[in-house]
Amino acid sequence: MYFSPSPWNPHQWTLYSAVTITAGSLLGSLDLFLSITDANPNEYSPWHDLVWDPLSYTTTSEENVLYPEALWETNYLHDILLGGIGSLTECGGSEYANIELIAVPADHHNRQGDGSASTRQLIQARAIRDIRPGEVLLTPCRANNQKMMRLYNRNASRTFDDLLQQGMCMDTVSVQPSSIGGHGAFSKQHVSTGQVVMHSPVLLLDRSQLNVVQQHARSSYPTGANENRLPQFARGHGIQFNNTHVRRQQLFTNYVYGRDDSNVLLWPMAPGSNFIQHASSASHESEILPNVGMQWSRQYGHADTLLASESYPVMELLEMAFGEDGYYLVMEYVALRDIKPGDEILLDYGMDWDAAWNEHQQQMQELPREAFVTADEYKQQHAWEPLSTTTLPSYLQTACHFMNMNASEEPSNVAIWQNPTLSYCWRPCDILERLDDENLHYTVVVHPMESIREPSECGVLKTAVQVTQIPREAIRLINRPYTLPEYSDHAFRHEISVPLHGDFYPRHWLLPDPQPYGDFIASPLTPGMMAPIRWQSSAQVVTPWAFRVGVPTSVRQVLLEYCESMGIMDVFRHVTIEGNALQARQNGYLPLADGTKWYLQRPGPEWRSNLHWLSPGDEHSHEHYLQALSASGFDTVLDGVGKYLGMDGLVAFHVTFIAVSQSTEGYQHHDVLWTGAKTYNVIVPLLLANHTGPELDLVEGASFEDGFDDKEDRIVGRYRYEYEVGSMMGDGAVHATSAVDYRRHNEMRLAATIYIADVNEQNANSILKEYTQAYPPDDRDLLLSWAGRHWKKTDPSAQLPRPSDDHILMRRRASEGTVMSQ
Ligand SMILES: C[S@@+](CC[C@H](N)C(=O)[O-])C[C@H]1O[C@@H](n2cnc3c(N)ncnc32)[C@H](O)[C@@H]1O
Repeated sequence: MYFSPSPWNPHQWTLYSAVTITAGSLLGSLDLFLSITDANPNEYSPWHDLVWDPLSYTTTSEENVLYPEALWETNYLHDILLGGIGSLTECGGSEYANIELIAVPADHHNRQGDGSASTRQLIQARAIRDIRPGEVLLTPCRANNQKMMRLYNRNASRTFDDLLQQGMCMDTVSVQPSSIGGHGAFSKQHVSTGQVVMHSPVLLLDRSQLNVVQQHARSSYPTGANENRLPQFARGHGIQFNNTHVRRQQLFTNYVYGRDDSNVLLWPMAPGSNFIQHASSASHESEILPNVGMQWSRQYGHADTLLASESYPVMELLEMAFGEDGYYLVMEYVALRDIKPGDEILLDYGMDWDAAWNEHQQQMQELPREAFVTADEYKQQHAWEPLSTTTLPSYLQTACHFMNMNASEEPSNVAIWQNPTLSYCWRPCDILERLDDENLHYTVVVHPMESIREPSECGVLKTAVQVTQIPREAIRLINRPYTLPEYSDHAFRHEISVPLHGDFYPRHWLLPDPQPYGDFIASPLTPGMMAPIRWQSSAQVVTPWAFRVGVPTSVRQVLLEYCESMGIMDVFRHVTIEGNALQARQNGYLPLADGTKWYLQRPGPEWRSNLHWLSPGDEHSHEHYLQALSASGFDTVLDGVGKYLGMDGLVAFHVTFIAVSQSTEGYQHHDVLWTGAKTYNVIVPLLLANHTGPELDLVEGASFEDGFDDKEDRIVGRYRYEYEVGSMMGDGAVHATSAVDYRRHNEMRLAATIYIADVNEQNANSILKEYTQAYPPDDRDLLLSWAGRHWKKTDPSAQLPRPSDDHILMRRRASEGTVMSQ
């Protein structure tokens, strides 16, 4: 097999056979078959393009499932990742496919040394027709790979010489059981010291993309106790939330390369490369020594471009690596000494890995061995038959095949089973009764499925339904979701270390951010005190349209309390930390406490972040937020700004909370323009991440006079947010969210963004143009009537509205027996 430029697009490479293969014969070697939990389809991961959907994959053979039957309920959460051939080949559809991939069942699920507590199986490729030398290898389509779908109706081949000249040989190792444990990679040929044993294209990943995001059953949404919990108010309000949390790392972690001080991870894709095992070079007693090391290939791939690109963090790299230009990296395994055919290939995984493995071994000895069997094993051991009297282990359950035919009607709680074809609508069920009539029928209670990935063809089932006349073949024993060993808290998870010396990982791939304090002067400010933003290097003002302003401590305290008690914090945790981002440009109303109505928005994909806004959705809610601002002491800020900038009056006309946990370079934009320097977005940080560099990119000098056409050439500085300091972005202050990723530490950044303006006849239209929220309405008269509403040069009584007695903050004060000081 050779990996060489695709006949359809020279930027993309694909897999060819260099020899004749007869129908029915096996290709290459065994390879990796990993299940991936994917309950979070709104967050893109590069492996989304590579995975196979266990429900829609079919082969021409008898063994046309890629997944054990007993995992069918949980497989709504799962996709399958296949190493080597399964990732490097293109899709030919049923018409053009010349190979198929067959799962080699393996009961490895709890054995040390395999993937370490996993459902890791193996895969083998087989020719489904005769294949000529030089033919592209094509598999049946993966379910969700659009890129592949475009190619599938063409057949192509290249000459053997062509392949030899341009391609990488992908057949250098075989995968066999290893004396170390699990399977290992064994050399097929003699390799002399210093020669390349194997080239491997790598998939670049961000560490957070290996999180297992767990969905909760809809029925487990908390009720009653805390009326502000998100799932309560999320129901039926236009926004489809999943209810999930990050549980732990995928088994996939054990197959990737990385280092602890970086979020960049690498997955080797060459056939067999995932089976290279560890041998320590440090251990003197060990007779087994590593015989390969790693380096970047300069012959293949784009190491020079990708490693030099100062893109940070890995999200940027991912965009380059998967963009139209098809940049990719190739790793080389180089022989440290002569390797004979049949020698196991061994790499030093590094000291961190060794330490983690030893700790894991120790833990396993101390822990009672978990008595876990798969549903299939249980069935064999206990000759299982569905009976209402059987007590099953907690990790097993019965499932019934049930399509809800009456999905559009009011849910009835009794139904007669009426589905002749058994496909994939398996739902949890309890057996009530077995009728020993001539066909052996059952009466059961079918429960809604936990997964939001439930196929729509199965019909929606919101509540449990009693179903009669279910035949035996529509009942199965399955493993409950999230009970497989791969979800065990004790499963071993550790990446393989890349070389720590030299420049294998360029400096800008490493954490922490190389420039943690940013580029600007952070002088101390008292509440209400203003200062322009200045370069640290020259003390020059960066842009005339941006300022820092001192904010009283109470602003942060009170607004945080407000966010917690209103449920705003829950909303943001849910969409950022817990990984339930809305889709780009999705938005909708959410009712929160005190009869308020809020509007949750995620901007378009050009923002390249999971930033979300939550703003008041109507007048009552807007006033509610303003009252919280008043209680926080924000009037001091208005007074400072008004006086320093010589305003006539000020109104906080557009008030929002904003949160983010991941952003790539960010979208350069201005918040307001052409208002005569009378409007500012005051960003008040409420929660800052502990593990962060600067958060805001600020463009030098941009203003409304010189436009933004040449912004590519502008100098960009990085601003670090501080508590008790607001940053003010005014007319033409071009800025963007810096590239950050807080997900590894489960953190988010939260800020209040308060738009204030000295509104007048001249600037009202320009201000209206920048409205992005549901409230206030696009109404010039209303805006003009608000001029000077919250601060006036000539009238000290103009202030933010005081909270009413029934405001949530006042009720909390009253119940705590304290009087709010204002
Ligand atoms: C890249 S995989 C290697 C292939 C793996 N043996 C399999 O069959 O799937 C890495 C995993 O193999 C196991 N492993 C590799 N080298 C090992 C060693 N020297 N001792 C124990 N386990 C090892 C660990 O479970 C590790 O997480």
